[in-house]
This record gives sequence, structure tokens and C-alpha cells, in this order.
Amino acid sequence: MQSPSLPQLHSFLLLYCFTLISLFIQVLGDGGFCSAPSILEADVSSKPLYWKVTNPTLSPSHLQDLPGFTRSVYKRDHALITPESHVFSPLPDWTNTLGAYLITPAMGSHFVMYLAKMQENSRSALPPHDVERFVFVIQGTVTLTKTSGISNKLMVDSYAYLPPNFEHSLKSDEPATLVVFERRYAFPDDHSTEQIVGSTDKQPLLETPGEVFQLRKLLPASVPYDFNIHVMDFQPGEFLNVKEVHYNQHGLLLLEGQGIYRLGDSWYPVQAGDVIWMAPFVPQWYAALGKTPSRYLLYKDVNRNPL
Ligand SMILES: NC(=O)N[C@H](N)C(=O)O
Ligand SMILES: [Mn+2]
Repeated sequence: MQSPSLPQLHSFLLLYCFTLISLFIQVLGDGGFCSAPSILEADVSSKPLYWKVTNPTLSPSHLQDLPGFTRSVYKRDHALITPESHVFSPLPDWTNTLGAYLITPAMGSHFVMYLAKMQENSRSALPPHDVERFVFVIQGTVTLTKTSGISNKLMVDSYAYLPPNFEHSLKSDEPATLVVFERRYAFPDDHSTEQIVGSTDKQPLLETPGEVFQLRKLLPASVPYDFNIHVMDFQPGEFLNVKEVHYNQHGLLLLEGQGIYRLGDSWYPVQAGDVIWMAPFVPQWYAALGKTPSRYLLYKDVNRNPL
């Protein structure tokens, strides 16, 4: 049998290498040999708004049952509370509602932030005396009823601000999830706040000089309001220009998307469903990553002298 000529051997080797390379690319393209399912693969575009907040991508299956594994962190000037850490218990005086307090004055905040999981036929209780309340609907529909008898249906992405000592109730026939902020109202002389009902999509985009994110504010900027709720949108790859350090404190809920949050000297991968506490003056910065835009809801105290 005649041995292959040099040109034949050369073309055989070329073909062999080409086959190997295309096989390797094929395997990598399928996520490689040992990659966990990427959160990017979860196609959230076909899901209801804010769906991932109540259906977070928990750690990959091989980590989910890893004893003690969590992304949650609690430090002096910040905290990251991730869904696998939530501890729900019946909300005092609410009917058929479980609550998970995520930020409270025990952390050093002057407000509380909690998730309220309303079951069937559930009803809210009033906040304590002189405490104002802001509720935002993450999932389901609730009916806000005031003493005047007027009621509003709040769907996902809708919200309500209730002044201190304002009689009201939130009812839900079907399961619904709210994020709630409450704060002891700092009464300025002869100022008072009004009850507000609105939805994010109807709020105008505000100027953000020097920044690229889109900003909506859900409450009036006027003096009577001692906090505001910002809704901030980032396209993948966009990030905060200012590495902020300010006297205001924040409670943040990532509603959509994923990225990296810098808090102090720590850098955290975050995703929809994560909650962050930022104490005054903690250096803070965010970059949106992945294929889907980021949106977060942000409590920020305003209009009061820090003294
Ligand atoms: N961490 C933040 O996104 N902070 C806001 N830009 C703010 O303080 O208004
Ligand atoms: Mn800030």
C-alpha cells in the first residue's frame, strides 16, 4: 500500500484540526462543559412585569441546597438581602398576610421596608400613629379603600402614598405581593401631605444631568414630603456616573435585570428580587449587565435638614 503523499497528509491534518475546532466551539456554544444555567438564558421578556421579583433565579440547582449558601450580607453601613434569606411571618393585625421585614431601624434606618404577601381574602392594618405609608404592587391586584368610600384598584406597577393617620385599607381577593415603606412622619410647620395613587408608567422622565439612567419620581418634590421613591432604569452596560456618597439613606428593590452593586469596598452581583439597605454616606455605585435592562425602586429621604 502506497504511503500518503505530503500534500494528502497536509490536507488530512487540516481537516482533522478544523473538525476538532468546530466541535469545541459547538460545545462552548451550548454553554461549555461545566457552566451552570446562566441567568441570561431565562427569557423574562415573555413574563408579566416584575415577574422575577417573586420568581427570582435562585442560585443554580447545584448550589441551591448547598448548606449555608446565601448572597445576603449585613454590614455596618449596608446590607444585601437576597430572596433565599427572606423570613416571612404574619403581619401584626393584617388578615391573611405574611410579611418579611427587610430594613428596619434596628439596622440604623429611620424607615421600614417590607414585602407583604397578601393571600386570598386578605386585608391590611393601619400603620402606627403618625406613620406614613407607601405601597407598590409587585404582583397581583389590591383594592385601596378610603373612609370616603372611594376605592382604587392597584395593579402591578401601581402605587399609593397614605399620609400619617390617614384611614384606609388594602384588600385582596387573590394573592398579591406589595413592597411597603413606612416612616414616622417629620411634621414640618403647617405642611401636610396628600393621599396619592399613581402608576410608574404615567410618571414623566426627569432630567438626569451627567447621568445616563432614566429617572422617575413617584411622589411630589414639594417640602411636605420627607421622602421620595425613585424608579431608575439602566440599559445593559449603563452605570452610575457619580460614585455617590450622601447623607440620605436608601432602601432599594431591584425590580428587573441584573448587574453589579458597589457598596463601600464590596462589589455584589445583584438581580431582580434583591433588596439593598444603604446607610448615609456609604459609597454606592451600580452597573447594569446582561441582556435585559435594569430597573430599581429606591427610597430616599429628602426635604429635611440633616441636623
Ligand atoms: N444608589 C442610587 O441609585 N442613588 C440615587 N441615584 C440617588 O441617590 O438619587
Ligand atoms: Mn444615592
